[in-house]
Amino acid sequence: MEKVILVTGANSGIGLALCERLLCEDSRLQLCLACRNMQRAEAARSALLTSHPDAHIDLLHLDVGSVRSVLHAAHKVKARYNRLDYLYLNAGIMPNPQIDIKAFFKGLFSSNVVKMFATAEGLLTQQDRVNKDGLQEVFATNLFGHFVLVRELDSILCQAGQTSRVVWTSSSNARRSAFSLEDVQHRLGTEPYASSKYASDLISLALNRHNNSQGLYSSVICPGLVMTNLTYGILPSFFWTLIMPIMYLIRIFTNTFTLTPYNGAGALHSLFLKKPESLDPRAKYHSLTSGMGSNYTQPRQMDIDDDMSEALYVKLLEMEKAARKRLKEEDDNKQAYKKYLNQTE
Ligand SMILES: NC(=O)C1=CN([C@@H]2O[C@H](COP(=O)(O)OP(=O)(O)OC[C@H]3O[C@@H](n4cnc5c(N)ncnc54)[C@H](OP(=O)(O)O)[C@@H]3O)[C@@H](O)[C@H]2O)C=CC1
Ligand SMILES: CC(C)=CCC[C@@H](C)[C@H]1CC[C@H]2C3=C(CC[C@]12C)[C@@]1(C)CCC(=O)C[C@@H]1CC3
Repeated sequence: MEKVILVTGANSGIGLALCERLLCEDSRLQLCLACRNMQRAEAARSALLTSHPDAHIDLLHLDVGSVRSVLHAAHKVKARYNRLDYLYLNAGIMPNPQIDIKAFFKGLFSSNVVKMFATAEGLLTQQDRVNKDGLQEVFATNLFGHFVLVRELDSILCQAGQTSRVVWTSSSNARRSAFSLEDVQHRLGTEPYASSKYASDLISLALNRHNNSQGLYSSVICPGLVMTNLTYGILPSFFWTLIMPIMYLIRIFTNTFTLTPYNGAGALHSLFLKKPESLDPRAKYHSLTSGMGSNYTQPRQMDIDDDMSEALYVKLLEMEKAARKRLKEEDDNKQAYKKYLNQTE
């Protein structure tokens, strides 16, 4: 049977470019585009079918920021497929981003300028909000929903005699100092994005510790700075167009300016081709692009440790348990109310 690959956030940007690259690699793959907006998902499927008319592309409704939707989607996946070879955890948000202009100009004339362009450290803040599950939206979308998805799909990910892969789209913006075990959702800070991406780095390490023996391998990638809906939300598109020549110039000094979704998906694609046993669980695989435009992948060690990753893993398990309990209570109450209505009719 052909490999089954599920990609979250597959309807645009890096996720869609990954699907295109995977189909160029092997058009017989069974691709499942897991998206929250089915209209955009349909459009993505049509675009992929234009270049790969015989491709097997399914759609799956998944709002990764909602635990109920994650459980429902996982149920459907298990009913549809009896194996899952690759699970790309790519959906992500950065709501209400704000650039610190003063810090930008200060950084421009400091020795840290290359690092600033590569990681956006000290430049970027976001305004988060609480979602329907009572969780911080950035944490819920970028990390927790994906964590629950992996856990819920473990019966088809961890099968005897075969290996499966989970790949997180992290970021160079992930930073230890933006994350706290006392505030894993980043309720109190202004860098929920950096915190959620650092948390995904930690969780990938924990998943390897807990699941390698069952044949499940987790990896983390960084796509570099890519022009997508996410980056167009940071600055208006006319501004990006205006500074595009400068961006190509900066690329000579920092190979992290991958710019196109195709180049950004390079590391995701290269992990598809690598043997799981050859992967370094402590490395982040970076999509890079040289000044001349050539696209390559390079592993770089992450600033993570086992104790912290285990502590976060345990916290997420507790949060998952609480979320499941709350949903069960909601369902029970709905059932009881229905029964009451039937009795009073
Ligand atoms: N662009 C960049 O420079 C970088 C991006 N990244 C990461 O790459 C990943 C892909 O982002 P990118 O391609 O840039 O941006 P896009 O905004 O183009 O893609 C994000 C995708 O995630 C989906 N998504 C968002 N929220 C949810 C949700 N609740 N449920 C399901 N899907 C959801 C979006 O769907 P919809 O269309 O419905 O919004 C979209 O398909 C993200 O994780 C991002 O953090 C990391 C480093 C740099
Ligand atoms: C002249 C010029 C290029 C100005 C742009 C300044 C900033 C808007 C960018 C500099 C570094 C960028 C960056 C990101 C967003 C845009 C910048 C802050 C990300 C945070 C986008 C999402 C990520 O996951 C990582 C990126 C790191 C670099």
